[in-house]
Amino acid sequence: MKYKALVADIDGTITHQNRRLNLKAAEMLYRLNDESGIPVVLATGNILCFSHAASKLIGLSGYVIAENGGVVSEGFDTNPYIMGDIKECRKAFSFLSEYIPLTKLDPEYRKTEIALRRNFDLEYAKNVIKSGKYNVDLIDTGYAVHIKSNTMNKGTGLVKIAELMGLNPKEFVAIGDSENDLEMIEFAGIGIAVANSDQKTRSIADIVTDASYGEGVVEAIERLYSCDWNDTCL
Ligand SMILES: O=C(O)COP(=O)(O)O
Ligand SMILES: [Mg+2]
Repeated sequence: MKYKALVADIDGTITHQNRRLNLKAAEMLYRLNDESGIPVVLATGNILCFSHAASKLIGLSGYVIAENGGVVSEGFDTNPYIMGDIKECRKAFSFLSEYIPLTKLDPEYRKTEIALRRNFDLEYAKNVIKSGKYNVDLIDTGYAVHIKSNTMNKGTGLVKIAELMGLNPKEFVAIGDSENDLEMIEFAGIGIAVANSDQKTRSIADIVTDASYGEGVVEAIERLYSCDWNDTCL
């Protein structure tokens, strides 16, 4: 077996379009982790407690990359690794707020980055941020816009979690749907985009599934099983 673990994005990937968990994908991830000995990591822009709850409810082991790589956890009862620094994001947020009214999402729980409601002109905001020369990225997941440090992402989170699991990132299959998944898809041994993914994510992925959202995850995992977790027949 070339691939020994799987890292999956949450929103837009293992869900339906409206963020409801795709139960077929969840069942497949559970079996993969519990019966086939392929550990499953969840990677999301969402906060640590949400990610842990998702992992627990699917029946996984608590390996999560939260806040777009800012927070990495190797279990439910362990101290998380804080990989990012929120200070630069706060400065960028204050600067951007002078130009655009912004609504923060769950700020009381975020340790390393700032998530915003998607109710403003993103291209304009990106230009404003660029003019301020902050070391941050503004990224749109399709569900929220994030102000995050430009030195951390789900790819750097994958490098950390792979180290904690005694694996190489190239032994991972990564699956996602949007620009916050790009580095994770690149750093993994094989990167998969579900069919609903944005153009850039589709273009850097090794494989784009025929099916969208959670159905795409089911398709990808079935294809991997049929290749015995190698990429020879994909
Ligand atoms: O928190 C978001 O913006 C969406 O998160 P995702 O990384 O699970 O798609
Ligand atoms: Mg997503």
